Amino acid sequence: MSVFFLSAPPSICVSPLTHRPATTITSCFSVQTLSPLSQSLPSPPSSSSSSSSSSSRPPSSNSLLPNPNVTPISSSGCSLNCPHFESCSGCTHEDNLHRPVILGEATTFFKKLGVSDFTFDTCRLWGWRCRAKLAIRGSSTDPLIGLYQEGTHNVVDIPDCKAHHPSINAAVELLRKGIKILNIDPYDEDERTGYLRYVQMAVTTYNTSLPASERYRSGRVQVSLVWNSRSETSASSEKLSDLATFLWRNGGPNSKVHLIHSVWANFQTSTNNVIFGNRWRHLLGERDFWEHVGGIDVYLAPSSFGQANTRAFDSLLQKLHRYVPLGSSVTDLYAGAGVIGLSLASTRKCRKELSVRCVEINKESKLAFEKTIERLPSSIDSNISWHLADTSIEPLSWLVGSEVLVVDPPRKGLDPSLVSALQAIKSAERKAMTLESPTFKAKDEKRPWILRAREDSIEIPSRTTQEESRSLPQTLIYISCGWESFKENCTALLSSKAWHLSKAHGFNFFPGTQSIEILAIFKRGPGASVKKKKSSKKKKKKNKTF
Ligand SMILES: C[S@@+](CC[C@H](N)C(=O)[O-])C[C@H]1O[C@@H](n2cnc3c(N)ncnc32)[C@H](O)[C@@H]1O
Repeated sequence: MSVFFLSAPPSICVSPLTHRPATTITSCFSVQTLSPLSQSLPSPPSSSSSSSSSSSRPPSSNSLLPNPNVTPISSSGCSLNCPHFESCSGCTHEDNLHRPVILGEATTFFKKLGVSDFTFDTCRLWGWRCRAKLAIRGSSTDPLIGLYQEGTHNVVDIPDCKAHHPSINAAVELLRKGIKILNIDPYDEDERTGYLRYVQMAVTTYNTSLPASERYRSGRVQVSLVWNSRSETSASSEKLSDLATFLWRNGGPNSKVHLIHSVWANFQTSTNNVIFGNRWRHLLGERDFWEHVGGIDVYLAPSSFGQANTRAFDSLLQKLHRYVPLGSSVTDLYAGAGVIGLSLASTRKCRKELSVRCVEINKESKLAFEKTIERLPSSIDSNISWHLADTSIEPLSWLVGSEVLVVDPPRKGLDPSLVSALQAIKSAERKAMTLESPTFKAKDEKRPWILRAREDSIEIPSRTTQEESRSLPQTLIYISCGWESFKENCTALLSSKAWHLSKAHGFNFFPGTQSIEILAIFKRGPGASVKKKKSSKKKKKKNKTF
């Protein structure tokens, strides 16, 4: 089996100036999979598609705006052109992929809060999804591999999906072929019969044997087959093994195009909608899966959280680094495998006074954190730790001792208890400074959830002794994938006057959808605008008395 792609030159599109609110500079790159006409993969997009600037300033040198070497194309060149649009629930917008509908609202929202230089990076518009979970239904002769139709459990087959990395599309076709040839029955939800329920495909674009410019398009796929049985010892395991071998023989290192990185099995028999069961088995290929983001090598297990749009995430991390002062102590809440915290520890922030603490609720991320640590430069001399804990329980205990707080919650936003702790941070600071305050005395700790978190934590102490700090964060970096919850959290934080908004950036993490990723920087205190208002009120009062 060979996998072919039509070579497509990278297209660069620039949103017409007239349509832009006071915000944006956009850049986009196409990586499209087409029919099997040529064996070459699509041309490489640039490694960084990020650029930003305030509309009032001239574009910076890496801006793609009025660059004479770049041919601006109309926004119609930024269309999805996907035959599955409307039947598949993945994309909600066909046109203007570079400008999600929500962008106008976001710009106005931030402007009202005093941030008039909100920027937006469009990143890659097609072929951006490096991680996909797809349902498998239908029959062995006509398998359907794709997403559910909106509001139903009918699976829409999506070959050549425009959002998927080309290697995912190619791996899906290989899987389809295997299902047919080996007569593998997809799962039947009504009858609870059949074998193959879902597949997760994750692409690694980190192949250092290739020139950097070729790595993205030559990404290899970690395939996780979700199998309807309790374990690998069940009666159907031979079929599973045959399917894995088929994928490896036809997509592994000895095939024409080395497409498959590895094959895993996950065993799931539950009748609910949860995709994965608890049991994972590595079947073939490399066990370790590495990606390179935020300046570090990151290990990802198939069971742990991974960003779908790796390149856009990398752009976001590069921007985020700018807002962390050298030598800061950082707490990374909702940390997953600690990618954000560790990238801060390794790149430009690696001073010995620094400490990085990551807090995550999913135990599956622990291994990924440990592996990632192994590849950090040995020159790093920081206290680095990862804690298996629920942020919502006593959130203040995680804030003490850090100058910068990074939060990257799920779509539903921050836990209410964390919002409350951040709103009341000033009074908490006064308590923290009181030496006898029991809340912050580590050795007398009795609370079971804190003790449990300690047991499950990983601590890499610094080689130099450090003074214990009782400081509370002066900077809050909020990464959001849920616009509605972000607005709510942001409004709550600002209304407390404990924080003000200093900067905001948007990233096109999910082109074709309503979503945008936000990177917002909050600083302590009410901010200049509130102070100004107060002082002008005072002046008015004074004038009245005279
Ligand atoms: C959007 S992901 C971000 C992960 C990580 N920052 C990254 O980029 O790889 C949100 C993470 O928060 C974790 N999470 C959800 N609720 C949590 C809670 N109450 N306490 C700690 N972590 C939580 C999830 O397991 C998930 O890994």
